[in-house]
Amino acid sequence: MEVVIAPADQLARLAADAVEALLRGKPDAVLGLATGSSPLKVYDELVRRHEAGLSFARARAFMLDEYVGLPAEHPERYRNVIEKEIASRVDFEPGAVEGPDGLADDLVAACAAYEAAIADAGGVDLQILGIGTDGHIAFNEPGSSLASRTRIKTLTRQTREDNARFFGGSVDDVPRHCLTQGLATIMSARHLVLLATGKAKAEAVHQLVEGPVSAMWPASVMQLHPHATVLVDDAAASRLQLADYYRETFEDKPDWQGL
Ligand SMILES: N[C@@H]1[C@@H](O)[C@H](O)[C@@H](COP(=O)(O)O)O[C@@H]1O
Repeated sequence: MEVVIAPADQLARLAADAVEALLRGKPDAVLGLATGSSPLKVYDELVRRHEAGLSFARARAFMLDEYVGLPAEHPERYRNVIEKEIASRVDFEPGAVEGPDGLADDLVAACAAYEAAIADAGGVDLQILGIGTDGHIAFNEPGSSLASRTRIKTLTRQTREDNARFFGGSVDDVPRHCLTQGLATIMSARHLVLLATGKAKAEAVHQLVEGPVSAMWPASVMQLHPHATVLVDDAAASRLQLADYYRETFEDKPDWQGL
């Protein structure tokens, strides 16, 4: 696992560098897109690079998760969020960005179909991730099986409170259920790039990087991934025991190495 501690704008550029390098070498790459505020600067940077010539026309993308039951036109439906934040701003082909169907009559079948679609696409090459204050990735709340696949989950009170800001501050308006890629689904991606900023994420980042691998801190499963990159600002890094070592390592990193 590589930990990079840097200001948020630099983190976004580093993540965008990894996406750009992937697309330049493999134009039909499969990206994994995350919602939440953490990746927004990365998406803005990718849009700038698209305007400078980077094409997504042959790429595909899979979203991490979706609320169950939000109406199709609801602005917080993750499908609509991803459309607004990135998909509509670059040149993905229609239908190239897919997400779990939180409006399906048969949610169990929708989850299985989503797993099959990711597998049929050859798997995700680069997965962008945020992290919840309780250590969740996608919507894999504490207690999630480390071997889980796409399924329905019940959101914790903490996550619904964290996300109430997107629903006019009303916890009651945040759906209780979601469909989410499982931890094993996420772990199948070939490169994981997680972004976290702000003090509220410091404990979750510490547990992710330095805690024991535990379903209580679901992101800690990333310690088992052969190619995981954790991009954090000073505040999110403030609980890291080996912060000085991560800083020195990044300062001494050879230019050719990439993330
Ligand atoms: N399902 C999403 C996660 O994918 C995201 O990582 C998390 C953190 O959000 P933020 O980046 O806004 O802090 O929020 C939601 O719960």
